[in-house]
Amino acid sequence: MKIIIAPDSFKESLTAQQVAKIINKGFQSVFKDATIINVPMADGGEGTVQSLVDATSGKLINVNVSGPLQEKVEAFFGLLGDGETAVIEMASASGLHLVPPALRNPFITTTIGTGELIKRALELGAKKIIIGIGGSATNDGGAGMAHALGVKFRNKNGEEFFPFAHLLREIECIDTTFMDERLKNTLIEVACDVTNPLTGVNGATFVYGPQKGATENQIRILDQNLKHYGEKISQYLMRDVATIPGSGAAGGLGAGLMAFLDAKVTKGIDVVINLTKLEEKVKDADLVITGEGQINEQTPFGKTPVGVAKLAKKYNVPVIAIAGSYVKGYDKVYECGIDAVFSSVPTAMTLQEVFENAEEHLLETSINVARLWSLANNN
Ligand SMILES: Nc1ncnc2c1ncn2[C@@H]1O[C@H](COP(=O)(O)OP(=O)(O)OP(=O)(O)O)[C@@H](O)[C@H]1O
Ligand SMILES: O=C(O)[C@H](O)CO
Repeated sequence: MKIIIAPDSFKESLTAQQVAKIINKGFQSVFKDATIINVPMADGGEGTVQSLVDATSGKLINVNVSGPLQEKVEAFFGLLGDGETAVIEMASASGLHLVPPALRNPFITTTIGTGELIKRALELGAKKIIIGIGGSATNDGGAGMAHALGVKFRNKNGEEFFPFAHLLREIECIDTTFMDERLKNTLIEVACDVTNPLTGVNGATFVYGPQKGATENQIRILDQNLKHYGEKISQYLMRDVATIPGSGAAGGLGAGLMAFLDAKVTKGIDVVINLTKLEEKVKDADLVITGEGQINEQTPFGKTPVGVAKLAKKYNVPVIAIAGSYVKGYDKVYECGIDAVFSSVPTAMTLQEVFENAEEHLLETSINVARLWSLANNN
């Protein structure tokens, strides 16, 4: 019997690698002779770097960068086992969680730290950089990131200025002459968490500005500024990125990455499936176990369990999801290749108790699921 364990992390309680190890232990206790392979997964969201570092025996690199308000923050990225692929979560340098609610002001928050992470990855020899974007504190269209990589923004007097979001309308000319040369030989892939365009009612500012602290007046200005920025990008970089789905992700960082770094937008889960070579492993498996912290009605939209299940179904492999928990709407995953869903919370308890006992609960549930699977298969 060959069993593949390919879960996402349980946010706030267990990394994907921990989840996989615990489920493995549960199954191994019932299927003593089975080949059980762990493949920690992710979907481009929080935890992607950790999962891919674990899955490829890579390493985490800590870097001091400028945070959203240009304060010093310790961010990180992953250098994967191949030594050539770097994985970045923009939120580690420019995320909303780094700014206390009282200080949230997208006029002045910047993606410069994300650019500094990219620069560090280049210094370490990365030939391919995967960037998960979302959860940002910023609305600067990725101009701060571009600045960190050598792009110069000039006003109508030819003076260079720092591209704060509230100043983007001052851009007269974008000069890429001094951009980091190494980027020319580097493949950039972006995993966006949303498909919004850069501007307009469905754009970066109107939809995600309020959660970053933008007032109504700021929203109007920031949206106009991004519109101007998109036009200047078309003029100077010959790329129309403003309407591409995902250009409005992370306050327009999607647009900036496509424009300045020629980034290809991909689904996070597909990037991870590729890097972990999951398909090869799943092909001849008898069972796939996946999971995430909570299975809900968002799970069918690009989340790990459904990505894994769709792949397994190509080869008719049964798929069981062991989740931390599940809530209303979770049953939509039955139409997406998942055959059964189990929650690992055994009884009513507080969230604190859930987190404190996460390992034990998951192990018990895994043993029970394994016993059921054994019964069903006459083992
Ligand atoms: N051990 C656990 N047992 C039960 N529920 C858990 C456990 N760990 C996390 N959760 C629940 O899962 C929620 C997080 O869900 P999940 O890990 O799927 O992240 P998410 O926000 O959907 O991630 P993303 O959007 O990045 O894919 C937590 O808020 C918590 O309610
Ligand atoms: O960062 C943001 O703006 C949201 O997560 C959407 O990408």
